[in-house]
Amino acid sequence: MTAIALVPAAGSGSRMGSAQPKQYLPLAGQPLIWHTLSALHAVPELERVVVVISPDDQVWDSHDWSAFDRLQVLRVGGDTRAQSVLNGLEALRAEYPAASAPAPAPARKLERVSISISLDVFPREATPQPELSQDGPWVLVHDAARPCIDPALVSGMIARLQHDPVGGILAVPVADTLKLARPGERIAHTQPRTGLWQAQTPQMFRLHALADALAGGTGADITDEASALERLGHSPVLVMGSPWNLKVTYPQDLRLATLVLAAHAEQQD
Ligand SMILES: Nc1ccn([C@@H]2O[C@H](COP(=O)(O)OP(=O)(O)OP(=O)(O)O)[C@@H](O)[C@H]2O)c(=O)n1
Ligand SMILES: C[C@](O)(CO)[C@H](O)COP(=O)(O)O
Repeated sequence: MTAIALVPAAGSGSRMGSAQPKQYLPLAGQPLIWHTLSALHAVPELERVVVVISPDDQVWDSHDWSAFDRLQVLRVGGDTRAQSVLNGLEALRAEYPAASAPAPAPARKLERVSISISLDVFPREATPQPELSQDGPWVLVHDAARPCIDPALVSGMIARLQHDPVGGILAVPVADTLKLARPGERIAHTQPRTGLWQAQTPQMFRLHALADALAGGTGADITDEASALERLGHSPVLVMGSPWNLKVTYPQDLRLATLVLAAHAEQQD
């Protein structure tokens, strides 16, 4: 079973408000992304760790990445996270050509309804979804901005999903009560939270299936890989993640990430 990690690292970190992109900010003595790459290199099932950086990235080459023996860097970052991921996938496709064209969507079966006139108006069952290509390696897309990922969680995810026809994501159930805000930062109402999960990364899908899904559009509605598969009607698996697998987004997240990395280090001692 071949699995490749794809690490989108071409963002500008605007919510962090730092002078340099947040993936290079110092964290526990290394650039933030160093910890992400280190964790992924501790996953034996990953054959390669491919980092997607901006074509204009001025920082990457100033660091020493020689400790990472499975690392490949692609300067194909795009204007959005989804576009950066798709650009990276397209580069990988050239190495892993699809064995077959994706199967066409099966014809919709319509149910005949007897009324004063008879029309084929309702599909008998949920529209069957187009087969997902099973070609190519599994790709685990993991945010550079999630440096505290536990390698054991990634190995467990691969074991859980490697025979799944769709793939899946790390996620955690929502634990807090959710409020919808109205203008003026006052509560409009409480959002029902039953069944709600917070998506994390890695998100694990077959190379061609994911590239085909993202090629369908990388607009603002596609904020993770799973949403592109959902758009096709698929239902990726939810694999339990960890609250420690935070995405470093705001300045205060750096302190929390420092504490989590220290806790991980204590566990290993
Ligand atoms: N055009 C982009 C935007 C984001 N990312 C990456 O996607 C991950 C998650 O995105 P986010 O946390 O939003 O990072 P930024 O886009 O840099 O942050 P912001 O939205 O605050 O600008 C990050 O590792 C980021 O580097 C990317 O590869 N290409
Ligand atoms: C992919 C992700 O980390 C899942 O929660 C999240 O959608 C990334 O969002 P961002 O705004 O691009 O950081």
